[in-house]
Amino acid sequence: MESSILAAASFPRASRPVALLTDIAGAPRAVRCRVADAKGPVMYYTMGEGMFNSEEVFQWESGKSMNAIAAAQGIRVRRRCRPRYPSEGIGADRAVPRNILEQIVWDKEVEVAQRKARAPLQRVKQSAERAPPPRDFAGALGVACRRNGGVPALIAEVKKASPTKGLLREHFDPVEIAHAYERNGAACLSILTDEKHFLGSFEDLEAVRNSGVNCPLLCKDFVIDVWQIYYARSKGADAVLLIAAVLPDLDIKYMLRVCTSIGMTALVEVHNESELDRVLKIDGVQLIGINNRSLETFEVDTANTNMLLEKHGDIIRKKQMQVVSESGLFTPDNVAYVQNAGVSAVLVGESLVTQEDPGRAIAGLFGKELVH
Ligand SMILES: O=P(O)(O)OC[C@@H](O)[C@@H](O)c1c[nH]c2ccccc12
Repeated sequence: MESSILAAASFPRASRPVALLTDIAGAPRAVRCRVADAKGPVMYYTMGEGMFNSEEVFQWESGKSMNAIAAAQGIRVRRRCRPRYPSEGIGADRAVPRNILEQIVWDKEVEVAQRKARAPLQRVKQSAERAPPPRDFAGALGVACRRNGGVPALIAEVKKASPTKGLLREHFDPVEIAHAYERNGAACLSILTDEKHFLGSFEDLEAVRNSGVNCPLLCKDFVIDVWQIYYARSKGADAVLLIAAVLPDLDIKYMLRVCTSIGMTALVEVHNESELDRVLKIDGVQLIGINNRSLETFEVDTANTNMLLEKHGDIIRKKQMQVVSESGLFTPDNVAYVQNAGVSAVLVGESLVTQEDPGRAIAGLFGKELVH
């Protein structure tokens, strides 16, 4: 424990250890620090081997359950595995997930717990430090959009399957697809790493990173724990997705800080107005993704991007955030429609990977070759 306290005492943001967290048997588990930061909310960091998420520290302090905190912010996805909080046990109403997103998150909790047991946080942090330096994901989007005279930059997704459509491509070679995307003008690439529901993998991410592509890479997964951010970095990712439908505000704030501290970009994804309202109140969000697909029902409507930007475009422009329109884009008309709404990037998977030549499909999607 001593080394954790020392580490906390010398934490650059002048954090101050305020409590020692112990397990049920009274053994020290970690030290909790208050971060003395002049601007922004009071934040707590927990230093120590089993580093908690910020929501958990708040929960520990306020006596409120994680799910109660999330529900108060309009988040419908409940968390399931909270063995430290007996009141959060799996009651009869929690035996069945309410929708696909909740199912994915419950599966993710089990997956992350297993991965963490195999590779503890400290070890993953060390390998993240040894990874090649991160590339500027948000910067690459801005450059590409300007170079193409305002046509949205492309984040091309390496996507093998989805829960609703099943397998999208028979012959799936992530490295080959990534190079084809890059050759045809993609500014950045998105690599799905969720195995169970999207048939992606961290091996795909690592293989693409090590294959010599220059585009910055987004690790496309369901992040519920900071461990995953360090893990993504250790596998060569330059950006991660933070989904507002899953993460309470305090987790988003905390995860943004973690991303900044290791030079990664966070793409913060919203689907509706209440999520966008929440995210616009959080400092430090540079990149907002508007998903045209509800992750709860999987219904797609590209008008979602326009509707949200019509209502909140002013504040987004004032804050100089970049917006990415995600999902369901198939034609040059679709792209022009979201371009007119004011996005500077699009995130596209299905309409590219399902075509015989995903690289050539890019010119088809935009109605012209992209300049790169
Ligand atoms: O294949 P599409 O419809 O072009 O969509 C890509 C991307 O937006 C979608 O895969 C996505 C958006 N947000 C997500 C969150 C998790 C998994 C996947 C996603």
